[in-house]
Amino acid sequence: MVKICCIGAGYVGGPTMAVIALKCPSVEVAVVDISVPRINAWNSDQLPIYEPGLDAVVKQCRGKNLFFSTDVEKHVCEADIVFVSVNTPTKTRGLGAGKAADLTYWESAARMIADVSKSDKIVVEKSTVPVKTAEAIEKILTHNSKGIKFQILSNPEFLAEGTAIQDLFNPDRVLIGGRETPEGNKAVQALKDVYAHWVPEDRILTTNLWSAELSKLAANAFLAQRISSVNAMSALCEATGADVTQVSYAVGKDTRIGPKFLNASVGFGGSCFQKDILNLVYICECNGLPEVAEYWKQVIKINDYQKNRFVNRVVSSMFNTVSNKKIAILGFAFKKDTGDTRETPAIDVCKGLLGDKARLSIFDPQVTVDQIQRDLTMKKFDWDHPLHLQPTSPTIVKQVTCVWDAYEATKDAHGICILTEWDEFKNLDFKRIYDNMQKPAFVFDGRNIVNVDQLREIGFIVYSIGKPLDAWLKDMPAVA
Ligand SMILES: NC(=O)c1ccc[n+]([C@@H]2O[C@H](COP(=O)([O-])OP(=O)(O)OC[C@H]3O[C@@H](n4cnc5c(N)ncnc54)[C@H](O)[C@@H]3O)[C@@H](O)[C@H]2O)c1
Ligand SMILES: O=c1ccn([C@@H]2O[C@H](COP(=O)(O)OP(=O)(O)O[C@H]3O[C@H](CO)[C@@H](O)[C@H](O)[C@H]3O)[C@@H](O)[C@H]2O)c(=O)[nH]1
Repeated sequence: MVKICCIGAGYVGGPTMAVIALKCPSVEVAVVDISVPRINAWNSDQLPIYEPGLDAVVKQCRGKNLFFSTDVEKHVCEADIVFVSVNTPTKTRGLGAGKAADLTYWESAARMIADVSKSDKIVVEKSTVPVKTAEAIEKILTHNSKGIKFQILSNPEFLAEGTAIQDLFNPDRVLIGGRETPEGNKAVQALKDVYAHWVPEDRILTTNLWSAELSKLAANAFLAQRISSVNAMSALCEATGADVTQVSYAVGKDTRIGPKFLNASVGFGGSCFQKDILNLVYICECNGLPEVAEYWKQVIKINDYQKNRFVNRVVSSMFNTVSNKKIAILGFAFKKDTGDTRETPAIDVCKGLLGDKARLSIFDPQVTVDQIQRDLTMKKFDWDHPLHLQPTSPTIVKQVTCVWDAYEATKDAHGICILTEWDEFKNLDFKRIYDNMQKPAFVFDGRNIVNVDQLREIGFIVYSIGKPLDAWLKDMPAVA
């Protein structure tokens, strides 16, 4: 029986291994982590992450061929294939601070693998890493190997949160990069055999190591670039009376461009896009390509501009001050169908409004009060370290309350900011909400989910990203 061990029981390690276990009954899968609470949660009825469909998959395999454990060394020692899916945060200090990937956790995992191994192993990079990381990992493993042979593969993950199970069941592609040697090819084939249990052969792509590593960064950069492109257009739409939804529909009808990933928004969030682009920028700079670095940096600059622009719209519409005004924040997660708040645009928007002394009442169906308070007090990039190594929040932000109902959040509020596109927000009783708000009552839709005409008919002053402006907003300065 093939034994797989995955180091890192997070958003990637957990769902990916659960699906491998489900699709490959003949493979034994152990997911290990240094975080005891995380592993306890994986072994309980309350999984540590919210992901549609995940519960059912885990319940079907857990205790049969899927195990969650903190006994990292034992499971690594017994495995034939070791996936490494640990954090690769942005460095906060030293060389490359604010851009380069921090490979501390990866390196410590690699050293541990070398220390405990008693048989040959395939080591798979599942974390997103800088191109050429495999070379460094190879050096660590071979220098400490005591004669044991390791083959390194790059097998980046392309799942998106909220649709992780769907994406894993039916991936556009699985990418496997390996050394172009007989041993390398054999290792690639062994991993291919695992995925071939459910992924059609023509969707399993094999490349050299560096292409696989770089393809992951490139794919995320291209995706984020589409969002920044449409968000840049949204500013021009507001200035000209065009409607960004109509523009992106018309643009996306071109089969060379395609319709997906063209929704204007308050900005992209999530643990990957910003981190991976910063990493790409750093690699370009290190390779003497400042123009290429500058090109990709612009994707992040436009994203920051979009978040600032949104805050400025809110403040300038409300007589240029939100001081002591109650603003309801609907949605805090970085997208719908996840409780994940890493790099969510809601953090920057809330901080911007708090900077103007607003009082915030926040509701998100999947995010806890504790998480919101931590996010609003944590330093940039601190979120991407294992939980027990993150600083605990020194303070509570007093002007913030968190509630468990959209009607409660909006009661007596002056304005509403919709920051996550949860389906339930589309069906709210906006007449009831309007009746219970201060007047004039404002809605700022950062996700373009409300029916602008209906809301205006109720009496709201509505701002919706990239849509023709309400007469109220036309003369308000809102350039970031
Ligand atoms: N979240 C996503 O949607 C996604 C998608 C594709 C790729 N990725 C990449 O996958 C990697 C992991 O991301 P994630 O979202 O799963 O992160 P995560 O923080 O949810 O999980 C990482 C886990 O690794 C554990 N860990 C860290 N060092 C360890 C060690 N030495 N031994 C054992 N466990 C250790 C942590 O405790 C944590 O539970 C990152 O490189 C990320 O860029 C993430
Ligand atoms: O048209 C769009 C599409 C997305 N977003 C926003 O972009 C962010 C990222 O969304 P999405 O890509 O769906 O979620 P992630 O889980 O961050 O997934 C991305 O990052 C992962 C980690 O690397 C990759 O594996 C995935 O392929 C890649 O889509 C979210 O804030 C979305 O709201 C928009 O604003 N407009």
